[in-house]
Amino acid sequence: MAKYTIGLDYGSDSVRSLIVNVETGEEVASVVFNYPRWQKQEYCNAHDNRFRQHPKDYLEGLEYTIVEALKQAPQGVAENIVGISVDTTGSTPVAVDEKGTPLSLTPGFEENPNAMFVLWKDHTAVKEADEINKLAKEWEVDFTKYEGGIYSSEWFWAKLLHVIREDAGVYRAAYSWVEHCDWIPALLTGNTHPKTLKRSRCAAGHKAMWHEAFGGLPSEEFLVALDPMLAGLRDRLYKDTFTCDVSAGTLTKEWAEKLGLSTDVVVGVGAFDAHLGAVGAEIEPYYVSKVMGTSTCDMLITPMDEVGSKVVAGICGQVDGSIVPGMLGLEAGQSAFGDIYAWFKRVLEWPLKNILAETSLVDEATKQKLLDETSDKIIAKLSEEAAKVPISESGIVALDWMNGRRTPDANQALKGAIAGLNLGSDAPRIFRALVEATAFGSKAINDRFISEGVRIDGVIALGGVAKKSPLVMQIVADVLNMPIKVARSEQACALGSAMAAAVVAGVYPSMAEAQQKMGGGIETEYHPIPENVEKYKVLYEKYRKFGKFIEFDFTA
Ligand SMILES: Nc1ncnc2c1ncn2[C@@H]1O[C@H](COP(=O)(O)OP(=O)(O)O)[C@@H](O)[C@H]1O
Ligand SMILES: O=C(CO)[C@@H](O)[C@@H](O)COP(=O)(O)O
Repeated sequence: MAKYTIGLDYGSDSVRSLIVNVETGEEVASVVFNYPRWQKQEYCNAHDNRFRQHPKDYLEGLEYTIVEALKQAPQGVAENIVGISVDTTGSTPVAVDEKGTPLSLTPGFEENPNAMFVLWKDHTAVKEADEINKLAKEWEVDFTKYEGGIYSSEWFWAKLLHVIREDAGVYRAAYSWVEHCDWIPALLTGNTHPKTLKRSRCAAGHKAMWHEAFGGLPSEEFLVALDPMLAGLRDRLYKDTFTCDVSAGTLTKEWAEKLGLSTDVVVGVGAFDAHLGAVGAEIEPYYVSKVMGTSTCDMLITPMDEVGSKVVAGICGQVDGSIVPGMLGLEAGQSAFGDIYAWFKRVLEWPLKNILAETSLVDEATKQKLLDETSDKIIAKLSEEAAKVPISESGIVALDWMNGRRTPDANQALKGAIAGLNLGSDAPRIFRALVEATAFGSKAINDRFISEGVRIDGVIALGGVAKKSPLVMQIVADVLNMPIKVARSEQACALGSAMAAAVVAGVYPSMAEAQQKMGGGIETEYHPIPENVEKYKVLYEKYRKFGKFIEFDFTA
């Protein structure tokens, strides 16, 4: 019988397990689990940009999705699973005790958000990121230089420093800190001790200022100068990091029994969702793999010697082997993309949730149906109507910084804005301007790569928005003035993990071969429309001008 691997993909809202035939790439089963506590936004406060996730959400999802996917799969598949690899969002770190257990799973910390995973989009650490940037520029070595030269509040050190300053209990109890993508493989293989568990090169290099040239993490002196509270922590973290083609070990007896798998199953070192998504979408050198969902991650690979020691300013980093082992991985992205459409939808839903929800004109069941149906259709209907609005007709220009700006040049304190409104600015016109703003944010990233000397030959898109929205995709193609291929797989991140698992389990010698055998190819391609390209060149200049005003001249 054929061999199979499992790709376990932890997204922002849900986790999915995908079982893939390693010879044909056939996806034989997949199950999704929405995080229950997160769905209720427990431990979060959007107003303060605080987004925390409970490890129980991850654990319940791990067991449920694998067990259910194995039930769905044809008979005999479970016995022939040879590997599991894991991708997660990031930087999503958690404080752990000496055994590597997240503090929120230990007595006294169960309900403490500071003892939970600090989700990538949590921006509570803006002040700490500023301090890191200031010190880095004064220090003899700029430890931020391989992370675009600007450290972000979305990343490891800023987050942990913020939490330990805020919470003395967590500070005292935290032996070390672990990324979500490192904790799951550690747990499955039983190697959870913070000093021995295998750490992902991808997470360490892009988010924790780890680089071979620095001998690992930033120096103890730098960290202590940042805050004496960090003294000693470096020694309780790690020196070595590993790419996703390396084994983290095999399943423990306990997990093998829980999941219904053998203890021979090899577990791969983890990586971030976007990075393995790029692998699943069959990333190739000089093609931007654009993961378009809640946020965007724009991933590029180049041969190691091509960019060499040159540093690319203003991106989320350049790391040896962070996407495809053996190649230089470059990452950029937008902190909100589909999340901006989701925000506008929530604004429009307000009267539904606050007026219609209280009406006695219809019975409860009908009311709920009306609410659900309207809510489900808002973005699709807006898209339909927005597609009819001619480019530039509305005069509205928007900025895509509703969740800050990840790149180019991280500044998470920035906010979104909409200009050019008049009394005729209706919902579809505003929506179209928001879509254009997200496309302009993408262009700013492409332009930065190009101006920094990184070649771009094309774009491969994946993620929910790439699949669901021809309107967004056409506008992005027009604004970038580049064709965009959309990857066929519905679950590119999980597929990328399944490919990595096939390499880790020894089925293929390299990621390139796993991609070739297991890849799903391209589903569709969007081509720029020359007439639109010209109009968008003019609008993009307005976006840039408006951006400069909001960034430098406007104070709320
Ligand atoms: N028809 C649509 N057009 C454009 N965007 C959409 C549409 N439907 C959903 N979205 C957006 O897709 C995003 C979710 O993308 P997805 O890739 O599924 O999730 P994630 O980023 O969490 O992995 C949401 O932010 C939502 O606003
Ligand atoms: O920032 C990264 C990876 O570096 C992502 O994990 C983060 O943007 C989350 O991605 P999603 O939008 O949830 O797919």
